[in-house]
Amino acid sequence: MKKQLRIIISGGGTGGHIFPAVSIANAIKEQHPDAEILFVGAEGRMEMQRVPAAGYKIIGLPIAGFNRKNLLKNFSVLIKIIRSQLKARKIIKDFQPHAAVGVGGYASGPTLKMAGMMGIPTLIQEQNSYAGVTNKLLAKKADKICVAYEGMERFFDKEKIILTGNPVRQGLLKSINKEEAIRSFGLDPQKKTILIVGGSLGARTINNCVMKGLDKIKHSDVQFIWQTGKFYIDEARKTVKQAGELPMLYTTDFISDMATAYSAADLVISRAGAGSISEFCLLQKPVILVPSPNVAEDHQTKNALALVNKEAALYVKDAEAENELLDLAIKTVQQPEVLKKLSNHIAALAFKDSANVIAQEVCKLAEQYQQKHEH
Ligand SMILES: CC(=O)N[C@H]1[C@@H](OP(=O)(O)OP(=O)(O)OC[C@H]2O[C@@H](n3ccc(=O)[nH]c3=O)[C@H](O)[C@@H]2O)O[C@H](CO)[C@@H](O)[C@@H]1O
Repeated sequence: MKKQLRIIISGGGTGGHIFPAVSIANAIKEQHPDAEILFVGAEGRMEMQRVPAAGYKIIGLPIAGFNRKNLLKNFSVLIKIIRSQLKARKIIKDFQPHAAVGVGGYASGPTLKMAGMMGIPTLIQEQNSYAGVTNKLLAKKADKICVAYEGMERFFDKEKIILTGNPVRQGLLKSINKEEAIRSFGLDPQKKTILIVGGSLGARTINNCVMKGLDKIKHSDVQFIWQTGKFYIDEARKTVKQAGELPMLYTTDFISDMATAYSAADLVISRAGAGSISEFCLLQKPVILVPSPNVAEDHQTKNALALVNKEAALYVKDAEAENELLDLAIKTVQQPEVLKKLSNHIAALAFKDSANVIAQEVCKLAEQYQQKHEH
């Protein structure tokens, strides 16, 4: 009889780390329904709500990132790291995992470091085309490193790398009637629809483009679903209200049902977060990417160029967005042959079974550990 597997999954901070983590957990559960999964996140961050909402238990660490602007504040960060490592060690002692998975973000640092030191096999998942600092540090001890882009051997040991792509949420791939999807946003199925998203937290530049372009939007004969992110919603609502009636613009802070939003959209405007890009590939969505310039090592530009170089996406620089973005989007959405070409090219870059492949690797590591230690 197979014995129950216990797996820790750690990381978070933004949707880009949390959603792949949940999707890996779901795939593990599908392969081993009695597996026990425990998440370890960062206190006060988005995962502390999203993970329980997806049906999993999570424990928070008192971790924070280094302050690159005020170095003096880093003393308290160091204390937090030490406290987090101690707490991670206690969690691992109590839960006795057979493997630990790190998806990037603050919490995965102390958790995977401790797991590695305690002899637990570890797997890390790097979403971006440029490796994050935490993952680079954890890579030396990791047993497997699952990546989404070619060429990652410049950061990681080639022997450990598996090219799996980024896992996306399982529900995103369900088929949804386009007309019904458009109606669910109170919009007109006869019109072309552009979905505007700024990653899981929203994007200031993209929001400014919309707020400054409300007049253009009004006269465009195109309709828009606009996700502002929670920090910008009040300002956005106020600006829209001042502009008067705009029935062609649906505004929200966050879209929970992205499957419906994608199926409503003829074209997407988006930041170039790795998770979002994986979804566009799988759903074959024509997209204009506006990479965030505010992320480590400018990794979103690298994510975006990996597509743009294959003519699989259009690209507008953050600094040029206010002048160019809306005009380009309104023009492109009315050019079916351009949309078709973008859709065909981006589809070729999709990884279809990412969560399952990663789950298999995790379970393999866990079973090997179990065999060695529990006989
Ligand atoms: C500012 C920042 O640090 N961004 C990083 C973060 O992006 P971010 O957290 O924005 O993540 P991604 O773009 O990778 O993914 C966003 C996810 O949020 C979902 N979504 C988005 C909007 C919405 O209203 N509803 C919703 O469900 C998308 O469908 C997608 O699954 O992690 C990514 C993966 O490591 C990195 O590539 C990004 O550079």
